[in-house]
Amino acid sequence: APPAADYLIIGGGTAGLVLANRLSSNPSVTVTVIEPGGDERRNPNVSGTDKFSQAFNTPIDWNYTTVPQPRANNRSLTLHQGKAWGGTSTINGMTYIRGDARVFDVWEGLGNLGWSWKDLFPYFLKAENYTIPTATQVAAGTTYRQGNHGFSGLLRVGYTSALRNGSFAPLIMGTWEDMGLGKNGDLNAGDVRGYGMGPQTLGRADSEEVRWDAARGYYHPIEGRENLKMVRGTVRRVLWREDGGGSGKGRLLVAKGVEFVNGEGVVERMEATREVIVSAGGVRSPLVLEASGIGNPRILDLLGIETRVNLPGVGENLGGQSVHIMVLSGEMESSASAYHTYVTAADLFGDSLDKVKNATRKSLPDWARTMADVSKGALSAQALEEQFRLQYELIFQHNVSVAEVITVSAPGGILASNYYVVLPFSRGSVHLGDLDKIDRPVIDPSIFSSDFDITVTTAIGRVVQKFWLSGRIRPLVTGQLTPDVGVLPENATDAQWLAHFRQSLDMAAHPRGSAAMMRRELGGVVDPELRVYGTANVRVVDASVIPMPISGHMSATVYAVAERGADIIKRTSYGGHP
Ligand SMILES: Cc1cc2nc3c(=O)[nH]c(=O)nc-3n(C[C@H](O)[C@H](O)[C@H](O)COP(=O)(O)OP(=O)(O)OC[C@H]3O[C@@H](n4cnc5c(N)ncnc54)[C@H](O)[C@@H]3O)c2cc1C
Repeated sequence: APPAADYLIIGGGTAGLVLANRLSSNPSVTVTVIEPGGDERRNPNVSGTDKFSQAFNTPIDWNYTTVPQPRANNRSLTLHQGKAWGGTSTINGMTYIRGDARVFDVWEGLGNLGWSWKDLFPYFLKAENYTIPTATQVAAGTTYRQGNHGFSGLLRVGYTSALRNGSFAPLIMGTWEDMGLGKNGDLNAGDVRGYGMGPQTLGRADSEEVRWDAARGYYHPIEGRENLKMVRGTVRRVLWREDGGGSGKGRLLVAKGVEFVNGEGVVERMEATREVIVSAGGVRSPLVLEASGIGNPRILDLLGIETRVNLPGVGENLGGQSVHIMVLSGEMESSASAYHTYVTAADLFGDSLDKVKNATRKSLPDWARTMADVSKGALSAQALEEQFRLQYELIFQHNVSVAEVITVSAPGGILASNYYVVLPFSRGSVHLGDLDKIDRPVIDPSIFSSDFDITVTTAIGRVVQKFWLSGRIRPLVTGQLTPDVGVLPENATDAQWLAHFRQSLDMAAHPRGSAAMMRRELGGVVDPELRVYGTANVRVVDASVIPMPISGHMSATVYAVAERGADIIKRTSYGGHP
């Protein structure tokens, strides 16, 4: 008989390793994780806290490309995702910012009772092990409020020891203040507006400062547990019990295990006596479901896959977020960490706010129709409009932040701002293109498929330009490097901005929503217990269940969702958790 475990976890990434740790804490429960990547704790591109982006295009990066994006001059965009014990947490930017409380509250409005900010907050704290900033770090702009942090979790959060109170600190902070964006006393308190230095997922191990990825936090300390196994392999599909037909009304499919390709390229099987948990990330989890017969029958038919559960939301709802950058030269020392500034629509549009608000409200049905068409009918215009209305209320009634600027002063006199819309309306998709090419997802983020995203990106781009070229910091700026001033002069028109974006934008590395936790009729894939609709014992726990864009960075939420997911699974496990 094939080897078996109580819980099979597909993907040893950020969420997968939280689950592996928590579910195997009881020695009488067996857990096996199947992960294509390996142990990267000695890879300097992973452990180094100043090595962000060095792991790109190396073997630990899946390095996906999207389909050509019509609103980005038909360019195919790159999407980095981690392939290692720890998944994308081994290659990410390490920023730890949760987002606005209101945005999480909307999860409940989408049909997820018990998933408001209030419910998730204890899990943010449970995951976190916060290091209080030193006096030097405080002088450089770090601040926090005690009640918002956890101090005994497995994920170290803090600031780099390279942080100094240099010339950059008063200038960057003062320029934001002059622009009406005050200091945010704690970016993790549920209201992100203003600027603050972003904490990072880093800590000390053997007196060295290291990246605190999911493997370091949740797996290395317990890798010796006899009831926990890590197997190298790539899961192709979930296998169903013969009697689990799922045809009769109310009958649920029961998973009995998975089929995977092992490290040597040989197809193997493994049995699950309780549950199969899909944690392959925002790009790959929907693919595993599709290969297992769960998804949109029109897509499955084309792939020659028999539909077991008709669930057209699988792979849809993918967040369509773009990122933009402005780089200048200047005479400043390095800031060794980043300032994050969040702005609301009221900040961006001032006197024109009502105009933008009305135009947005009127456009919601159009965008919903366009994106329903893009999904080829998988999502209904009505379902999308309901989501969009909630998002509209967040932006225009609750004044939640809509955009973020990340300001850094890098070694060698490089000044830069990354900026993007945090609550874009664009939604795309990710699907299996070929049953034999499970490593080649068809990714279409549909960047800029709503005008709102373009309007806000232009407005935040102008804020960035004003910050560097007209602010208090200006005397230290010696030149504009990217984009060239010819491409983007100081008084650039909307058309010039748009041309620049189309030519230069990248896809944000935050795929989410592709197996959304929502009511089924809205295009949801999992219920509030993270169980895939139509199944008895298959869950999805990772970034793909996050139903709405968040006004923060993803990993804090992925850790919290996984911590909560582990508790839910223990409570509601198929066959009972001992
Ligand atoms: C370049 C970059 C920068 C980022 N910066 C930040 C940041 O600064 N702050 C922040 O909060 N967030 C950041 N993020 C986002 C954040 O890191 C991710 O959202 C989060 O780590 C996702 O966790 P996950 O568990 O959903 O997926 P992952 O961590 O990606 O885990 C999925 C795992 O599944 C494995 N897998 C895939 N397919 C299969 C299969 N078929 N079978 C078995 N296993 C499979 C993968 O190899 C991977 O290990 C960044 C992301 C990127 C790419």
